[in-house]
Amino acid sequence: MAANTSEIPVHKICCIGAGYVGGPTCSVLALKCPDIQVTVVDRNELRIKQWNSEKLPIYEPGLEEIVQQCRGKNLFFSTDMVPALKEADLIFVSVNTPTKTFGLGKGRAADLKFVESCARLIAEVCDTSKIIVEKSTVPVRSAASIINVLKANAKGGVSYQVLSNPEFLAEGTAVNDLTNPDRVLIGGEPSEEGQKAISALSWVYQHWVPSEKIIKMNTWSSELSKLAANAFLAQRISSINAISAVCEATGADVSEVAKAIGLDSRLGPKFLQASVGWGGSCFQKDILNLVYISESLNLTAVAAYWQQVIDMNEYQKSRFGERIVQAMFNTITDKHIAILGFAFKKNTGDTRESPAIHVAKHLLDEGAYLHIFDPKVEKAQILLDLDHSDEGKGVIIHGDPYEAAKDTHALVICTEWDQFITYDYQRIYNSMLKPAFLFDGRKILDHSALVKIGFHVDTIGKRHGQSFQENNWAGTNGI
Ligand SMILES: NC(=O)c1ccc[n+]([C@@H]2O[C@H](COP(=O)([O-])OP(=O)(O)OC[C@H]3O[C@@H](n4cnc5c(N)ncnc54)[C@H](O)[C@@H]3O)[C@@H](O)[C@H]2O)c1
Ligand SMILES: O=c1ccn([C@@H]2O[C@H](COP(=O)(O)OP(=O)(O)O[C@H]3O[C@H](CO)[C@@H](O)[C@H](O)[C@H]3O)[C@@H](O)[C@H]2O)c(=O)[nH]1
Repeated sequence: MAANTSEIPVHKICCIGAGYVGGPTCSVLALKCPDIQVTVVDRNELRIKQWNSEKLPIYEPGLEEIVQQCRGKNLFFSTDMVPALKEADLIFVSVNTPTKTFGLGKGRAADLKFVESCARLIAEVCDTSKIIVEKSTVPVRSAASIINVLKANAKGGVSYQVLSNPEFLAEGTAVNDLTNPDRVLIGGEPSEEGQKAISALSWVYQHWVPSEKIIKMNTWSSELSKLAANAFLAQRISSINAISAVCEATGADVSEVAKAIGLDSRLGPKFLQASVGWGGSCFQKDILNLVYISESLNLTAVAAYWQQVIDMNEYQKSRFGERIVQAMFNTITDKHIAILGFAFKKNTGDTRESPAIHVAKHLLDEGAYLHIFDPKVEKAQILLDLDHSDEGKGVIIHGDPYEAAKDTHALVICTEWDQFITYDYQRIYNSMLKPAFLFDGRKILDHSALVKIGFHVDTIGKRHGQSFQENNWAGTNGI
């Protein structure tokens, strides 16, 4: 590890926001920097209580072990924000930045009210100069607003530097992403003070991240890079999902097409898995934010371009729901359907913007009874997401996949959990009503084996059980 040449000693770090980013980020920080005391604060008492308990508020592989190792030594979770802020040399702001639900920019712009309230609190309570690290995903030039609020309210003799340090972890792989990041971005002011602040934060990361992966740049580039990275990632999935619709209409197989595309070294194989649609708390919110910024800058063609990535995702989710109904003789009223997987991706209990919610609501609207199983999502969360105050009104949550599938007409895979691949599908088939349908929204199962068992299989980007003649669309394109 390099020496801290910034002239700004970093002994204590405080992070505001003990969520999916603040919790794992600070846990890894504490693990890798035993010489630094890390305190994560949040105004949500329940969340802090959970971070201090045996059952953490979020499920993330490998996280529990790290928390157990560091908690009480150099990692602390607290609701007592003021002393932690006062004592800190560096303050991470890792609060949520959701899409605005009302007012100017409603439905698109990022709501910075939580970030602003953090800035106001910091300025109100801190008696010594601080470096503020913008970890939350924010619109370009947000650091300017934060520094404005801080300067306008700062106590005498106290100065602030604001750095942009966006987080690129993905849920389900957060510990690995934090331990071995592709890159760490640090954006700051070109002034001498700004550069010292960048060096201080850089020194913290250098405890475990190779220097060449720590990229220093101007603040606005750093802020925009985060939005751009998410937009590019989501765009790839929307692109392969668009191709999946063409595959279904023509008889091509999207897995084969994705493989062919991914073998081009200029494109690479990642993020080409066609699916029921992408979800999660970030992609939609961040692209909407980019669309809003572009519109505000009168870049309407740019805004329309990125909006299409979201529109394609909506189309994909709806298309999947409609295919289920069509395949089951155009009606699912009073039919029982098992949904396997409710989280937005595997290895997390997070359901924010999960495509499973969209699919489940579609099936409920069509009059089906749902039997839902997810290995990590809590029952109360599923009911909340489906606007169901209670179980029983068309929705039953099961703790066992075989129980969920029993006596149902169809099985729908909405999340790519590894364990779904290893289930005994003969047993599941035997317990279902016939004809037994299986809709694989994640393309994770062995479809030939399922067809052999007797299932009517339907999946994304591929037709099943049709001859070459039927798949041949020569008649329609005139060849
Ligand atoms: N979830 C991810 O995978 C991910 C990855 C990269 C970046 N991000 C970005 O990081 C930010 C945080 O995301 P998250 O998923 O951790 O959100 P989250 O909702 O899980 O956590 C945010 C926490 O901040 C707390 N909070 C809000 N305002 C506060 C205040 N004024 N004082 C004290 N606590 C306050 C909330 O109580 C909550 O516990 C967002 O901007 C998000 O876009 C998220
Ligand atoms: O080929 C793929 C890859 C992903 N997905 C889906 O896309 C969504 C998002 O997946 P992923 O990006 O792995 O998870 P997130 O936790 O949402 O992480 C994204 O959003 C974070 C928040 O900004 C960023 O930090 C990460 O870099 C970025 O990957 C999930 O529904 C996945 O199932 C697909 O359908 N096909």
